[in-house]
Amino acid sequence: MQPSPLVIANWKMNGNRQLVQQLAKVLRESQADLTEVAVVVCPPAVLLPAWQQEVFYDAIHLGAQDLNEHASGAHTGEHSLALLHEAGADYALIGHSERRQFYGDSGQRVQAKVDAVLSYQEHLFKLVLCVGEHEQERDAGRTIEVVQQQLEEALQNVSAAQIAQVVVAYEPVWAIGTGKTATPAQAQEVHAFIRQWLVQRFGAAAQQIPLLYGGSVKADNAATLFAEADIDGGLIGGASLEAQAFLEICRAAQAQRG
Ligand SMILES: O=C[C@H](O)COP(=O)(O)O
Repeated sequence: MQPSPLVIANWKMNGNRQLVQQLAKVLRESQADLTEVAVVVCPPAVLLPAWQQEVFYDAIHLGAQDLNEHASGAHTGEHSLALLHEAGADYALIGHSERRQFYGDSGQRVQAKVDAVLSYQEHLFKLVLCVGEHEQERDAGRTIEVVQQQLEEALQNVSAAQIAQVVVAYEPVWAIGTGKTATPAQAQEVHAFIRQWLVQRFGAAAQQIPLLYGGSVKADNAATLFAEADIDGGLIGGASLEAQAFLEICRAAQAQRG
């Protein structure tokens, strides 16, 4: 059995209360078409409470774009899991390439955040581990090596029992926000590797881990990407800021399994 389709909106540092209402309205009106797909919205943390008021059915979840691995204390500007939980989140993105590249999230820090989620009130949060290569790494034929290293480092303390809380998002850095989508074949090749690595490391239960593709997914390319055997949905940036485009992407995920 394949994992259930999952589509995640990552608003990054965009959006406002008006967009919360717009997207919530579109999703609410279309819920009958989205019975098979789980939808997670990761707005800026300050908009989580606004989303919390709009969450209307079980298939919609809220997620944090990042978290601090400490439980509390002197960490100005940061958000603990407890704060994020109180604001309605039960998913957390970890290791997004923008955090790795611009905000100092080393492999070690990513690992600490993974461990924090998995040791926080058992099974409460799901984590979405983002991995992916830079363009020069792809050009040098190092894509699989880079992705493997990111997986090994981030998941080194994770047990087979905890793997059900994990989602992996493959996001080639060169495809993020550039309009240069990986071809379905390029994405599938890396997803197949990730699936095989997870199964080898965690056993058959890893077959059920959703593997998402992210990087310039749009309404017009989502269906061909999601048609690939190991692509179970998407992590959507720019197109998640347009309610209709995001809905079409959710519909494309649903259509693969509907
Ligand atoms: O988290 C989302 C990804 O970084 C993809 O962003 P994008 O859809 O704007 O390329």
